[in-house]
Amino acid sequence: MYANSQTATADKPLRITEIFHSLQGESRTIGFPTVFVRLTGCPLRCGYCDSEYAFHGGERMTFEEIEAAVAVYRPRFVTVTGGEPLAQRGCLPLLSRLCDAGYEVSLETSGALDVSHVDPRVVKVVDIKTPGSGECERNRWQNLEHLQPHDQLKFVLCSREDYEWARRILDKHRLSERWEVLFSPSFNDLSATDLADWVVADRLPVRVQIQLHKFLWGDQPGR
Ligand SMILES: C[S@@+](CC[C@H](N)C(=O)[O-])C[C@H]1O[C@@H](n2cnc3c(N)ncnc32)[C@H](O)[C@@H]1O
Ligand SMILES: Nc1nc2[nH]cc(C(=O)O)c2c(=O)[nH]1
Ligand code: SF4
Ligand SMILES: [Mg+2]
Repeated sequence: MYANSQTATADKPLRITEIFHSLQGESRTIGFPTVFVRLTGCPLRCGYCDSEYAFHGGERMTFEEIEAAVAVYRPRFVTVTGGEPLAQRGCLPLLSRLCDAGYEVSLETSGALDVSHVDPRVVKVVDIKTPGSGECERNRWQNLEHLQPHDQLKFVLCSREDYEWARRILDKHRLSERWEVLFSPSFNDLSATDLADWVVADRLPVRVQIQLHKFLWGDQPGR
């Protein structure tokens, strides 16, 4: 019994909450059909998190099972998200295997874990957690040294205070000169219109984005 459950864990190295096909609702490929692989579990607790259902549960899967579930949709784009995908050791080999299969792979990550070993073919979308998220202390600033030009930085903003904080961080690290920077309103916390007006008024070199999938389908799992 014990030996069997050990074997099952070794054979099925990833815990998966869901694999679904939708339109990319965020980041630079917004609007493109994309398959999402949502890994279970997260060591953070952002106050606004829209994916709390991925904190627990999920199903253990092999790499082959995940690849087969993705291949059903014959996608161009695959996004690995969570939960916090990098919290599972199997995430790094999964990312490389998806690249090997020919997909354009992106990774949504909190910025709290080391990104330096992520396959360089993967586009990393790295959050910078704001004070309003409640997880600002978790930002791993060394991650900036491991970003490539194709990567993106995202601020999910809860308030005017978060906006002003983000503006200071932009200046301090010259972020917009090095990467595409996304400013996204926290759904239900900050008006997208207010955020848009502030960015226009300040001529900030950032891309304002709203979560397209919530505009289309509301806030629900698997979309
Ligand atoms: C659910 S997280 C999973 C990946 C990773 N844990 C992270 O935080 O980036 C995916 C993206 O959704 C964003 N997000 C979560 N809840 C949100 C909300 N209420 N409004 C806007 N964006 C949100 C996160 O900040 C992150 O950029
Ligand atoms: N449609 C859609 N696009 C997304 N882009 C990033 C998502 C995420 O939860 O990481 C997400 C999501 O949950 N749904
Ligand atoms: S890091 Fe991502 S998944 Fe974890 S609580 Fe924050 S938004 Fe949710
Ligand atoms: Mg989401």
